[in-house]
Amino acid sequence: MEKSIVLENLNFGYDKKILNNINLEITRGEFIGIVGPNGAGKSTLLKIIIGQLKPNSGRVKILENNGKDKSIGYLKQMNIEVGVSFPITPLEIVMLNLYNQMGLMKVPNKKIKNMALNALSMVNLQEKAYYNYNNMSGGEQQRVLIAKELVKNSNILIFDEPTAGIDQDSKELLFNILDHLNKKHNITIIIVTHELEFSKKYFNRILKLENGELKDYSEVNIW
Ligand SMILES: Nc1ncnc2c1ncn2[C@@H]1O[C@H](COP(=O)(O)OP(=O)(O)OP(=O)(O)O)[C@@H](O)[C@H]1O
Repeated sequence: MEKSIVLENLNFGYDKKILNNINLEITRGEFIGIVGPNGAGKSTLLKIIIGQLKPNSGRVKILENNGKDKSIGYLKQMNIEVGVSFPITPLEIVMLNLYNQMGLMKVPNKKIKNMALNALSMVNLQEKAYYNYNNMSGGEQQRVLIAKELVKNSNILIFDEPTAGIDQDSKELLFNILDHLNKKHNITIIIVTHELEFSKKYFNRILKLENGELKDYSEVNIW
């Protein structure tokens, strides 16, 4: 089995210790749910995996590249709350991310646009490509932000509570899209969630972070 992410003896603390000797191997194409009490360090762990925070000791290895860009698609907590103060369309949001990554003048506009439209179609939003993002529902906004990550051709997606604040139908749609991306495109997905009852059927593996330790929670939880 091809490894995707390996965490080795990770330790991290702000003023007090948060992660205590975490070891984890994630296989390519896994769909992982991470649960745990408030303040356990779930967001901190994700930030260490994406390289936003450096561990005090230990290593993070990202092994997937496969000719693709090595970037990880990451959605931080509470994106929906962060409004945009000017009118912008989903297409522009996704295109801007591509320009950011590829450099403004290097790629023809038409190609960028097609790549962005393709990413929006992967989250069922091709018909709303020209809407005003600010007038879209929380669930739709969340899907735009996922398209923004998908367009970078990442084969790892890491989302911190992506269903917080969106209605039940949007949650189902969001998870069905993620399920499709996981199964059909073999994208490795890690999701932090407080909504395990709803989401557990999608995960291959559930991990619980508590008291600095990360433990397999799949069996305990499912029955
Ligand atoms: N930048 C920071 N500086 C100092 N302490 C921090 C910082 N960020 C988080 N913490 C603390 O570290 C602990 C873990 O925070 P983290 O956000 O990782 O937890 P979490 O499990 O994601 O919580 P929640 O489920 O509430 O989102 C908390 O006690 C938090 O207050």
